[in-house]
This record gives sequence, C-alpha cells and structure tokens, in this order.
Amino acid sequence: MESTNGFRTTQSADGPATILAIGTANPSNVIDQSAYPDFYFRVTNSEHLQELKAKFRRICEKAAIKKRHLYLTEEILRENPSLLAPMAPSFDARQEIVVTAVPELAKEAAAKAIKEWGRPKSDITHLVFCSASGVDMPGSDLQLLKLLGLPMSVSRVMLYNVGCHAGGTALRVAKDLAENNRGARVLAVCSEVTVLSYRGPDAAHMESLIVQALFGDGAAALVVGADPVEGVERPIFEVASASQVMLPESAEAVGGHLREVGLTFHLKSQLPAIIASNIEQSLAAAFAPLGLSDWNQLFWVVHPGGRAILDQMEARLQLHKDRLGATRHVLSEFGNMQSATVLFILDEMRKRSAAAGQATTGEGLDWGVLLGFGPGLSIETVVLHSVQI
Ligand SMILES: CC(C)(COP(=O)(O)OP(=O)(O)OC[C@H]1O[C@@H](n2cnc3c(N)ncnc32)[C@H](O)[C@@H]1OP(=O)(O)O)[C@@H](O)C(=O)NCCC(=O)NCCSC(=O)CC(=O)O
Repeated sequence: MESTNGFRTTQSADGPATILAIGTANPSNVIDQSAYPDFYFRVTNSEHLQELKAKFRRICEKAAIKKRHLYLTEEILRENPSLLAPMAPSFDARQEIVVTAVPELAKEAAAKAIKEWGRPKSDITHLVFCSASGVDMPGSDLQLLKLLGLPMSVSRVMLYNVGCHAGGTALRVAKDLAENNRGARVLAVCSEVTVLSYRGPDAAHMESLIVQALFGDGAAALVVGADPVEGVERPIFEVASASQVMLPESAEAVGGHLREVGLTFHLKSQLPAIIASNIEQSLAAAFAPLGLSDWNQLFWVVHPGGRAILDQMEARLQLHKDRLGATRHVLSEFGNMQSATVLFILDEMRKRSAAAGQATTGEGLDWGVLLGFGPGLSIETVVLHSVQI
C-alpha cells in the first residue's frame, strides 16, 4: 500500500497559486464626495449641527475621495428611520438588508470573475467568502453558492467580521487551498455593504464621522488556482508567499463592535503613524528570501484605510509618488471598501499596466506586495509575482 507521504505528494499542486481572474461590482447608487456633507446632514435631519457639519466637510475634503458607491439610497433610508439616528437600536433593520445585499453584490463580482476565467463554474472546488457587513447562519458563502449555482460539493470557508485586512486573509487562505489540493480552483470573494455602520452624526462619536466620510460599498472576486491549464487559463499574478503578523500594544488603534445599534468602529488618530512605523519589518521579513530590499522596485497594492495612512507609509518608505498610483486611484473612485479594496486595486493594477503598454501586469516590474491592515492591529503581507503581458 502507498505511504501517506506518497499519497500527499500526489494531492499537492506542482506550482504556486496564481490569480486566474478578477471581477468587481458596486451598487449603482453613486455619491459625489463634494456634495455628500449636504446630503448626509439633510437626510439624517442634522442641519442644526452646523459645527459638526463643517468638521465633516473638512474630513470629506481631506479624504482624497472623489466618489463612492453606497447601497443605501435616500429612499431606503426614509423607509428605515432607525438607521438615521446616531445610536438607535437598529440591528434587525440593518441585518434585514445585508443578509441579501451582501451575497447579491458578491454574485455580480463572482460571475464576472468566472466569465473571465473561462472554465465552467462547475470546476470551482472551494469558496472563501469574507465580509464584515453582518453575520448569519448559514452564511453568505452558502447564499452565494446557491445564487451562482455552484456545485453543492464546493468546500466553503466563511470569514465574518475579520476587518479591513481580510482581502489579504482571503488570498492567503485561497493560496494554501490551491497549493495543497491538486487541481483546486478557489473562488475568493470579499463583499462589503456598509449598512451596519451607517448612522447620523453625533459629536460624542467623532470616529463614526470618519467612517461616514471614507467607507464605500463594493465586492470583488478572484479565481485562484495552481498549475494553470495551458491555452485555457491565463494567470494574472502568481502568489509567492503570504503571511500575517499582529503588532503588539496596538489593539486600541482600530476595531469594531457589533451592537444593537449596528457596527461601531474605533479608529485612533495615531493609526496612520503606527502602521507607517511598523510596515518595514513586515516587508523585510517577506522579501528577505528573495534578496529584495529596494521598495521602489516593487509594485504596490495597499489597503487604503485613509489618505493619511498612504501618505505616512509613502514618506516613511521613501516611495516614488507613482508607486501608490493604483491604490490612490481606487481610494479616489470607491473610498475604503474594507476587505474588497485590495482586490479592486489588483484589478486596477493589471488594467493600467496593460493600458500603458507595460511589459508585465505589475507596472512593468516583476515583484510586488499586497498589504492589508485591520483590527489587531493585524498586517497581511502577500508577495506577488507579475506575469508578462
Ligand atoms: C480622515 C483623514 C482623511 C483626515 O485627513 P488629515 O488627517 O490630513 O486631516 P486633519 O488632521 O485636518 O483631520 C481632519 C479632521 O478629522 C479629525 N480626525 C482625524 N482622525 C481622526 C480620528 N481617528 N478620530 C476622530 N477625529 C479624527 C481631525 O481631528 C480633524 O478635525 P478638525 O478639522 O476639527 O481639526 C486622515 O486622518 C486619515 O486618512 N485617517 C485615517 C483614517 C482611518 O483610521 N482609517 C482606517 C479605517 S479602518 C480600516 O481601514 C481597517 C478596518 O476597519 O479593519
């Protein structure tokens, strides 16, 4: 009888996990960031809070965001007045919306990814689903399976309420699944619809104002698999390594709490500085095996938690201005879409590389990094290798 080791060898892939397709989707409702302070204070019946409105306008102006997509329209808000108050018990009303909106938006993104991938959806073997937008049992992973008509044999992993680094987490888990299960094709999906954290302004909750000014809704999906089938599958990036680290004594920097009032966030103003002063350690550990330490030789995909995080990281690492171009573009067009954002940036990266006639999907460079930040404070570092265009 064959040894377990021999059996295990035949179960593993030969090559590294690759990203074979990317799809994205947003709700059709678009908000213009410059007009948003007027809309937000009017719709939440808060026009009497003029000082707070002026502060909100300052935050919106400094966010480096042009527009965002939000599921919540004025009509839906009017139908759900408990969402407008700063701290009214409203969990049921919020859940009612997200349990269908999250998997539906995920379906749009996943269908696009499967179409680009080019193989039948019945060839999907695993699903990794991430969302910080509500919880349910069975979860959004099962709803998505049904909405897409995927085989009932798909092995699912549901990552609820991980936070903004979860795009990196999903890719890390997808990589391990793809490399350890020969022939596996993993659908990794992040879907965020910020209905849980939407609320009216309140001087007692300044951190909520930041969330109202920065967060947007979006879903993104990847198909991940090793040993691409020649002539059928076309890799976009190879996933060389993926790791997670937690920064000590940073638990208070960022977090979220699910309560009767929905999801509340705490965001310390030191967050950009904490990330900037710790990031080089993660980069050094991730790129030491490759002998790389010139950060300007990498292409960059960074979770844009806020403009100040990008600015401080860029300054600390002395990155050339164009290195964070794809990241800043996605922040400007969509805001902070939590876990989905880095996957949107991957899409933007390969598209702008092709449009500019670059030699590789990573702006002409070979190696790149995807960074996610979130509660913990947790940092996800994914090392990517581009492919020739
Ligand atoms: C919000 C900003 C765009 C504002 O830009 P600047 O900092 O350049 O401008 P600024 O200093 O004049 O700030 C504008 C106003 O916002 C206030 N302000 C800034 N940060 C604040 C905070 N964390 N809590 C409360 N208020 C804050 C300032 O005091 C100021 O008020 P006044 O004008 O009255 O003086 C930036 O600070 C930023 O990008 N911050 C990071 C946001 C963040 O934490 N993102 C992580 C999201 S969570 C995430 O991504 C992970 C996850 O959820 O898991």
